[in-house]
Amino acid sequence: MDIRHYLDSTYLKTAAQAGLTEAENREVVKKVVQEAIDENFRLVMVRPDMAAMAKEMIVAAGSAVTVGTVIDFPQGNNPLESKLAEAEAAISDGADDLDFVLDYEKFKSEGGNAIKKQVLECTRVGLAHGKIVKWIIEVAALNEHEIVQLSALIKNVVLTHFEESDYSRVFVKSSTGFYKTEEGKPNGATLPAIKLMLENAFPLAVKAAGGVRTYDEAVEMISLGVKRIGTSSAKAIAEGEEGSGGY
Ligand SMILES: O=C[C@H](O)COP(=O)(O)O
Repeated sequence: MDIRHYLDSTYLKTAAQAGLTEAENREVVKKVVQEAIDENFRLVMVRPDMAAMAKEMIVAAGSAVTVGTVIDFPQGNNPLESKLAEAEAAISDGADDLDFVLDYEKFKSEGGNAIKKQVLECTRVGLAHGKIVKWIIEVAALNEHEIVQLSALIKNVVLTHFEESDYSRVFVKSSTGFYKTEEGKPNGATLPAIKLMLENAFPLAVKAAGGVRTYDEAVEMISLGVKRIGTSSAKAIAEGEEGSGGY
């Protein structure tokens, strides 16, 4: 197994979050994209305003690396129309994967029926354009029951409305990596959460993202059935080292 084929190398910091100027942050993104090309990672994941540049670099290099971007990141609480508009823009910019943040707060306060439409409509747009669609459920904000419910809800929407050949193009993804938890609590993928997602989202795919730092952690998740690892430590993981979670 070549772990690089599972790695979505991720850089999602804004310039302000990175403590850089816009121009400096753009240079970091270029470095991350070039690294993904050199390492032949499965995908490079960047903010929407960097997706077109990433795609251009990859096409110019004749590389098979794909480009992903996040939609309604990191809170997922904008209206459906806004999610759809962001998705259309990302598609025009050449994104191959659309990682939508689900409105998990709405789900928590209003229940599953309140978010079914966004899952259906956004998934429909992505799949209609031949894209891969991922739903970030933000496991750190959910209890176990909610992780089970949301994984099953996304699965049921897909199984009810789309063809069997589409199932592998829809993922349930654990985390944005940006959720603020109490001191000491993990804000990303944990093994128990990933197991619940795998059990309840099948036959949809699962992406583990947020806090994955080592080769061993990544391999363990892949051996359980995870199809992608989203990480800002992709190079370290590929080299069998422990990453520090940043560039
Ligand atoms: O979607 C991916 C996450 O942002 C990656 O999280 P990380 O920075 O903790 O590796």
